[in-house]
Amino acid sequence: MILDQELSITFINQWLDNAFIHPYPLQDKKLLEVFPELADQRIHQCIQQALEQGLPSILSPGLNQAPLPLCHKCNCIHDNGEQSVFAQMIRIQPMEQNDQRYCMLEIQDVSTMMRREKLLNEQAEKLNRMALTDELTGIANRRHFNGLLEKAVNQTIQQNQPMSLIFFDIDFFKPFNDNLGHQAGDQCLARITRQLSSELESSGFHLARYGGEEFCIIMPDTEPEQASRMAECYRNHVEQLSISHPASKISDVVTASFGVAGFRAGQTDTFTGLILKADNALYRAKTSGRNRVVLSGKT
Ligand SMILES: Nc1nc2c(ncn2[C@@H]2O[C@H](COP(=O)(O)OP(=O)(O)OP(=O)(O)O)[C@@H](O)[C@H]2O)c(=O)[nH]1
Repeated sequence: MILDQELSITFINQWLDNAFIHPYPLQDKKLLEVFPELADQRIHQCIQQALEQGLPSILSPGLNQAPLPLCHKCNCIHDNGEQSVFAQMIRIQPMEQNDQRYCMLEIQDVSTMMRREKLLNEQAEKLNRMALTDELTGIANRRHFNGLLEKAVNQTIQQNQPMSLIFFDIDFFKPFNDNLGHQAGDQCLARITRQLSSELESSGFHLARYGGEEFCIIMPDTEPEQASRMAECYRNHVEQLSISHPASKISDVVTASFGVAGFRAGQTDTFTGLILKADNALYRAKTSGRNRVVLSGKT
C-alpha cells in the first residue's frame, strides 16, 4: 500500500484491499477518514516519520500484534459476531517520486508464524515443567529440589536470615510394598505428599521428592527449632491419615521419621553440608525407634 503526504491511499494491492475490514475498495481514500481509530497510534506516528523525515521503520508483532484492521475473510467471524484481526509485521518505507515523498507499507501476515511460536513456547514450558516434576506425586523432583535449595541458601546468605531443611522417610516401606503390593505403595506416597503439599501451599516452603520414599521440605526464613515443631505436626498428620500398615513393627498405620537441620548466613558449610546434617538427623530418627522428629545438633 502506498500513501501520499495527505495519507491518501494512492495504491493498494488486491490481497490487502480484500483483507481490510471495510465494505468498499480503499483506492484513493484517506486512511484516517476510513479508519479514524488509527490516529496517533504508533503506526500513524511511523507513517508521519517516513513522510516528514524520510525515516523507515518496522512494526513487529511483539509489541502490537495487529496495528491494522485486517482479517482472513473466510474464518474471521466468531460466534459472538466479533471479527478477529490477524497478526502483522509492517515495514514502513519512505519513497520519492517527482520531488514528492510517499510512504510504502509492506504488510506481512504472520499469524501462522505467531501460532507456531505460541505452540512451541507452550511445548517448551510443558517440557520444562515435566523435567522438574516427580511423575508419581506431582511435587518437585530431585533436580528441582537442587535448584530450590541453592536459591534458598543464597537468599539466606544475602538477607542474613535463618533457614531449615527437613528430610523425612516412610517407615518400613519395603515391608509395606511386600505386603500390600507396589501399587498400594505408590498410592500411599501420593496420598502423603498430597496431604503435605496442601498444608504447605501458601507457606513459602517447598516439598520435594529426594528419591524413593525419601522427601524433603525446604523452609526459607525459618529457625530450626520452629522447623522441628512443624515437622512434629507433619509427622502427626501422616499418622492421622491412618493408612493401614499391617507389616509395620511399630504401628498399625503408616508412619514417617523426620530429620531437621538449620543453616545460617556466615556458616561455613555449603548446601551439601546442610543436606548431610538433615540426612544424619533422619538416620538418628530411624535408629532411635522411627515415627519421630530429630533436630540436628540436639541430643
Ligand atoms: N511403591 C513404591 N515403592 C518405592 C518407590 N520408591 C522406592 N520404593 C520402595 O521403598 C522401599 C524402601 O525400603 P528401605 O530403604 O529398605 O526402607 P524401609 O523398608 O522403609 O525401612 P526404614 O526406612 O528403615 O523404615 C524399597 O522397597 C523401594 O522399592 C515408589 O515410587 N513406589
